[in-house]
Amino acid sequence: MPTPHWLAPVAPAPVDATVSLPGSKSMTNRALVLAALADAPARITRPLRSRDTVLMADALRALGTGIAEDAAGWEVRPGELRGPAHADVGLAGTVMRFLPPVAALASGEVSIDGDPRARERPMGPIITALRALGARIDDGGRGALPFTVHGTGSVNGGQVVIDASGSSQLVSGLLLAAPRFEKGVEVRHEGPPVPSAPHLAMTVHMLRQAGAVVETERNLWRVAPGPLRGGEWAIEPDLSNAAQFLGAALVTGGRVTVRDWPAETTQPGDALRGLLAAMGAEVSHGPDGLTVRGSGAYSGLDADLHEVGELTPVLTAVAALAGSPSRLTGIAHLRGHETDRLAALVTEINGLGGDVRELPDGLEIRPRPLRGGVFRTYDDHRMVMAAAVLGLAVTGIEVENPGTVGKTLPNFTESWASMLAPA
Ligand SMILES: O=C(O)C1=C[C@@H](OP(=O)(O)O)[C@@H](O)[C@H](O)C1
Ligand SMILES: C=C(OP(=O)(O)O)C(=O)O
Repeated sequence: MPTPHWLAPVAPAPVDATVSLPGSKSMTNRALVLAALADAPARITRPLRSRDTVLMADALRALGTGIAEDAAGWEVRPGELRGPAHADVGLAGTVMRFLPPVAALASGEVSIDGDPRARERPMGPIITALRALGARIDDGGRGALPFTVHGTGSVNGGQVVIDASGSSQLVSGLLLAAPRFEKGVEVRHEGPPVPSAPHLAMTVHMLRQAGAVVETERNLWRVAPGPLRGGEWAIEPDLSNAAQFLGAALVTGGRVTVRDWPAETTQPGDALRGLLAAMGAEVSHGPDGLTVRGSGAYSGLDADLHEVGELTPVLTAVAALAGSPSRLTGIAHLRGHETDRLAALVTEINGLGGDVRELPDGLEIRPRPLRGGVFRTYDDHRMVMAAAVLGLAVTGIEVENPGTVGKTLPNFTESWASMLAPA
């Protein structure tokens, strides 16, 4: 259900805040899948509890996994995977790409569907790959959601070629379940470059943490068959969701610290340090976390965001308020995200008087004075975050359906307000 419009607050003064962020969506949903496929129980501490991760937990429960919640996290008890079951993927890329390979391991039918827009997101390559690996899938010839996986309790596995230029998740999904395939898997990508390299590194890293044997070469990933262990998964804060908070320091000429920033991570949000520094931020990492300071003036950004595409909406908003133009490239695949993000950003920012132009693979942003108005969000959490950044400097931005931010960041409007409250 759409929520009432939210008037994005103008920053009354330069921000001066320290924020704690909920856990990473990408790590939480990988941990849930690996825990469900393990041969012993696992504990997931500081998981993200949001629409995307609750959908993943519910889908795994429907297949027979025990997942109990307490204040500290989730206790996962692997069970025999079985249908008949129905899984709702919502609009979660991680659920729609990571779940079908797990469903293929179940015995019985598993029907899978999601939001209307989920039916338009790229799924064909993973359906074709799963069939080549031995799964039976009835998609009515659409190559998209909805479809039914007719599981026999095992998947043969082996070698497969896939074009994953539309989404790195098409590869990650195959790899995460592969230790449980009879022959494991060897996935070779052929086509234009795969986006989101850090997310692929995260998949490989977490598989290895769970005890899987994984080898990688350029555009090739090999996972050996073998058991996955349970144990403990400690989820890092979601660094992509740090973008709007750190961006606020730049936009308002203030200071924001994000607590518990890991010293080493596979999360793409870590790239914010270099990207915001390139725009003129002072960035430091210490015991308190990652601190970004702005001076009040900053420049635009010329960057290839192919590896960190999910940072684009917020960086575009920051860029729209910068002192010079920006050019963000390498992100044609964002047309297949929660919405066509390139079109949505152009339409909504230009609707406020901005000058954003679509490139074949990105955006060109020329800062202009903006005015208030309704900012549509297209069921895209990151459009809400982008609008919040614009609202720091522009009076009267009314954000349509702000509740959609709950895809990855419930309570966002509250944490945004407390960031802006005087210390
Ligand atoms: O594997 C993951 O957790 C993700 C991979 C990326 O997907 P794409 O490669 O489709 O951009 C990213 O944008 C998404 O938010 C999360
Ligand atoms: C692209 C994103 O999500 P999804 O996991 O649904 O692909 C995102 O969070 O920016």
